Amino acid sequence: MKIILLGYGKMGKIIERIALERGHEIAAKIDVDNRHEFDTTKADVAIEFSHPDAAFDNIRKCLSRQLPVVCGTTGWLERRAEVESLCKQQDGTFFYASNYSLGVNIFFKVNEFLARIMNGFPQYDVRMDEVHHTEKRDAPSGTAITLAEGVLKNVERKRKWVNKESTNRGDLFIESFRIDQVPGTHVVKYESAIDDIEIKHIAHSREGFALGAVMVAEWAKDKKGVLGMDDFLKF
Ligand SMILES: NC(=O)C1=CN([C@@H]2O[C@H](COP(=O)(O)OP(=O)(O)OC[C@H]3O[C@@H](n4cnc5c(N)ncnc54)[C@H](OP(=O)(O)O)[C@@H]3O)[C@@H](O)[C@H]2O)C=CC1
Ligand SMILES: O=C(O)C1=N[C@H](C(=O)O)C[C@H](O)C1
Repeated sequence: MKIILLGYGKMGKIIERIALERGHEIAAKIDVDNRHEFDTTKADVAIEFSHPDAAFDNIRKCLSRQLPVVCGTTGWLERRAEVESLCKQQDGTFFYASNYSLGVNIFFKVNEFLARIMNGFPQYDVRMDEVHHTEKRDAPSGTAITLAEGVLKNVERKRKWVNKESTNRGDLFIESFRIDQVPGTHVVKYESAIDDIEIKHIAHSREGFALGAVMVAEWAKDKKGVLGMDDFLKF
């Protein structure tokens, strides 16, 4: 499979290594300096891990040229609906996940299961922490937003997520910490006067994100439509 890498930073470089190890070819590496040069005719799929301000344009270009695109960039989702309708109009392929690691996707399911139980126990308040490296551009993380959506869908006493402390009991507080070199840690905490229940995922490196993105690209390049991890993992 021939891959265009859109974004050649921390993730792009690990994706390149894993893709080569799995027998794929890198057709182009597009970064901020050569962003106007990418030739979509030479590839089977694009893997997009760039910048919140760049993702929409990159995806739009791929869709308009019938190149399937697997996107991991976070912090641009206010334009997600636009991308999804473009994908449908063009009969294209758009795959998005806030987190491509298998472990996090298992964690998403555990989070929803726990949230369904905790809906019945209002003595517990729920809050979340996410910790990432200091170069991260967006807060809260895309993964934290997906976790928050899993809580909000199931815990009726919570209405919306917020990224700063709030006294409104309907707010689900996501606290963001930025600490040098941390690949990504997420915690969902239920706290009562008597005890606390916490679930936590710690990424030890970026390997899981990158491997997941390459495996998804292998799968998605021959599919059509708006796709996500539930389509890929089927659990
Ligand atoms: N879904 C998931 O599983 C994961 C998602 N991510 C997300 O992926 C994104 C990238 O992360 P990461 O690799 O760590 O970030 P980096 O900052 O290390 O790399 C991003 C790269 O994209 C480049 N870039 C900027 N603008 C463009 C453009 N228009 N076209 C192509 N490339 C461009 C940047 O160049 P320059 O530095 O010159 O600006 C930089 O080299 C982030 O949004 C992050 O949150 C990260 C890990 C996992
Ligand atoms: O920027 C990162 O590094 C990461 N971003 C994703 C997110 O915002 O959730 C995934 C992972 O946590 C690493």
